[in-house]
Amino acid sequence: MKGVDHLAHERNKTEFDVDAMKIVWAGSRHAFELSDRMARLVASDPAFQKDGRIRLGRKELFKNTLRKAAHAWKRILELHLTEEEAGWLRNFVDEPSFTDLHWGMFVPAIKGQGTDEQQQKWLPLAYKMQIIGSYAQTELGHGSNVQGLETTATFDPETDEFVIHSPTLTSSKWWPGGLGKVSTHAIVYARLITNGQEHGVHGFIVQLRSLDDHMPIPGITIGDIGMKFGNGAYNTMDNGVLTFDHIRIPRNQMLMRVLQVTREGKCVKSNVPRQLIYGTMVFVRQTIVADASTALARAVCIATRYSAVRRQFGSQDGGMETQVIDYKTQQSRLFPLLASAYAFRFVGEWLKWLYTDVTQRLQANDFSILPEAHACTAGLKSLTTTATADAIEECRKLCGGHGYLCASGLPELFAVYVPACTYEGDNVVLLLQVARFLMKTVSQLGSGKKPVGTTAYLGRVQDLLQCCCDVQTAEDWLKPSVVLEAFEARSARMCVARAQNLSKFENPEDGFAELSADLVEASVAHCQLIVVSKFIDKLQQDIPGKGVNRQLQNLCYIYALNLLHKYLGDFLSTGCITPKQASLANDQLRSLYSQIRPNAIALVDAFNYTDHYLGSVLGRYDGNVYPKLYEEAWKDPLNDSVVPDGYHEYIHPMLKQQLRNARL
Ligand SMILES: CCCCCCCCCCCCCCCCCC(=O)SCCNC(=O)CCNC(=O)[C@H](O)C(C)(C)COP(=O)(O)OP(=O)(O)OC[C@H]1O[C@@H](n2cnc3c(N)ncnc32)[C@H](O)[C@@H]1OP(=O)(O)O
Ligand SMILES: Cc1cc2nc3c(=O)[nH]c(=O)nc-3n(C[C@H](O)[C@H](O)[C@H](O)COP(=O)(O)OP(=O)(O)OC[C@H]3O[C@@H](n4cnc5c(N)ncnc54)[C@H](O)[C@@H]3O)c2cc1C
Repeated sequence: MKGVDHLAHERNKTEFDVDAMKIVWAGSRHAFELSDRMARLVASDPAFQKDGRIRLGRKELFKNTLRKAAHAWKRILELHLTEEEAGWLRNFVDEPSFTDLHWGMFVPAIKGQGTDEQQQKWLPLAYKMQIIGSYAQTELGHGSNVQGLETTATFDPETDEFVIHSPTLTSSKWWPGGLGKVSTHAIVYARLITNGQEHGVHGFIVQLRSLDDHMPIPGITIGDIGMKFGNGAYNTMDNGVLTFDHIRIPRNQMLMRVLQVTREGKCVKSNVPRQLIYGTMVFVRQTIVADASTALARAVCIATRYSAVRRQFGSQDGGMETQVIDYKTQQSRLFPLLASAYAFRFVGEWLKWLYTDVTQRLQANDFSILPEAHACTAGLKSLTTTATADAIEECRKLCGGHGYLCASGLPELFAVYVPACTYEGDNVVLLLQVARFLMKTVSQLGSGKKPVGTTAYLGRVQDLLQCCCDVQTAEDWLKPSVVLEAFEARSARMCVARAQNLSKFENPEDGFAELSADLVEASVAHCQLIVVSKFIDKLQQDIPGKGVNRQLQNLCYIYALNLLHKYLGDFLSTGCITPKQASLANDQLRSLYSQIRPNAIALVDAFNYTDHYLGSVLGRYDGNVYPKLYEEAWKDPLNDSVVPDGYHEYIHPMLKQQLRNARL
């Protein structure tokens, strides 16, 4: 780093090997080296600079995004980057664009739901970007309720084609990213109708625009749905509206891995479960969990560095004021977020492993683990995105007034991030899916079916209903078994109580609807247990590097004990712990904050974010905040002239008028 390091005194306090922690954060030395190389490549390329993005009008902003995406593709080809490297490069360009949907959903949908033949035909085109795809599922009238989609795909046996049609206004496709202005093709989800019979919702590859002049195919109406929340932010994306007027596509453009439609229009089921049609969502939800830790780490990095730079109060003798990071209130708000970033990183790593395992099993026709994979991806997507969106806003507040400036990077980060709570499944709707899975698991306990995976603890439900926490000192809260048992007991007791309440209803669906708010709470408890247990698992691994494991332990207990404090009502009302034990947990939490404090800057340095990627004056690596903030203010177009435009029309006459009135 060039120049003076205003945070050097902080970095000198570090008690662990930061380089080793960088590898733990990245997941492996390979991942670290690769992401580091791509981050620097992007940061050093002027074509990828982000300054002033928030001040651009929509058209300029969008064109700028197209330029960056084209430049990124050029660099990917010139440097012969692998798929993995290209993914990192796009990530560090840090601008939502049609390529996210092309690589993140269109390609995976074909891979997951297409037959071998379909993959052979479409994937090479997509890989070379000779076609650009989006994922058109949501409609104006329905997003969460996928079975309620209205677009139809009716088989015409005479021509061997499907007729794709939007029968109502509410059936207009609405929201798909990349659709509005760019995509040439889309996976369109529609109700399959053959021989006058409905066969549920399926995916179809539909060409939307000419590959010669980009005009919509006749019968297709297509455009952008308009500005979204925040400046810059997600407005780089062309979320689109699309309607079909009897568009014809060949039969072999229905994705047929789950269900085949024959030449005669007969439906033939494969041995793959129907739920695989939802497979792309499972894949993306899993990537969203990993992305949550990245976004959260960005906000925390900014807030932590700035909290060490910022000083307020505390100087009685004319000396330095107190760094705001030294206030216990600041620590109690900031350090749990730092701990959450690490916690989500590790649960994201585990979820990726689970997803890979499920994919391999599916290939071997083992579908047994699919419900667990669905519940974990849905629940963890919901838990981590809700926590991250809230945390970004908390980081803004932690930075005081300056956090509200766009130069802090936090407003744009919040605006870009917050739709993650909605897309890929509304977070409450997803927790209800987890609740169904949990209630089913509890209801099967009596039948001798042993729960496995993340619900294995429910197999010990009798013990967990009776166990008493044996914490007697604050240090007892640093035992993994004690923390795990408290979280397991809380979750098990909440699940059983909800199941008992459900059983009082004659119609289980009525009961589920009536108790849904309580059920969601049980899902949250279960998902928090998963995160805590995966963090504890991580600590059992042999992690190299001086002091690294110690820091991770501190973060793990901060994550768990802060949750215990925040959800104390659950822990106390289910009788898992006593008020005295809760108070000891709090004592331990305060002590952990003190232990983390000297390492806080190094723990965010371990994220290895470049200043380009952070895009924040407050979060600069060198901590040189004030001169840069001052410099930044003068870049605002309002400061182009000393006297503003509009002075002569509006301010001057008003002042003159007041002057005249005063004279009267
Ligand atoms: C290398 C380069 C890579 C680059 C990568 C770059 C990464 C990019 C990342 C992408 C960027 C993100 C950009 C944003 C994109 C947003 C895209 C979208 O929003 S798109 C739009 C996203 N839209 C949404 O997310 C919509 C949300 N809605 C839904 O998902 C569903 O409609 C529903 C689940 C809520 C209900 O469905 P319904 O059919 O009414 O279901 P029932 O309740 O009746 O359950 C029936 C049975 O099915 C079961 N099951 C259910 N789901 C699944 C599953 N996935 N699986 C398995 N099973 C599942 C369920 O458990 C039950 O089982 P059982 O009890 O019978 O045993
Ligand atoms: C930025 C962004 C990008 C997107 N990109 C795409 C894309 O590329 N492709 C695509 O197909 N879609 C996309 N979407 C759409 C997205 O997937 C949907 O918005 C999402 O699935 C939520 O559905 P909805 O809008 O119908 O919400 P709704 O279901 O209408 O939710 C409204 C409210 O109702 C509640 N609710 C709904 N159902 C229930 C229930 N059963 N029980 C209790 N409460 C309920 C919800 O919790 C919420 O509070 C995108 C959305 C956004 C915001």
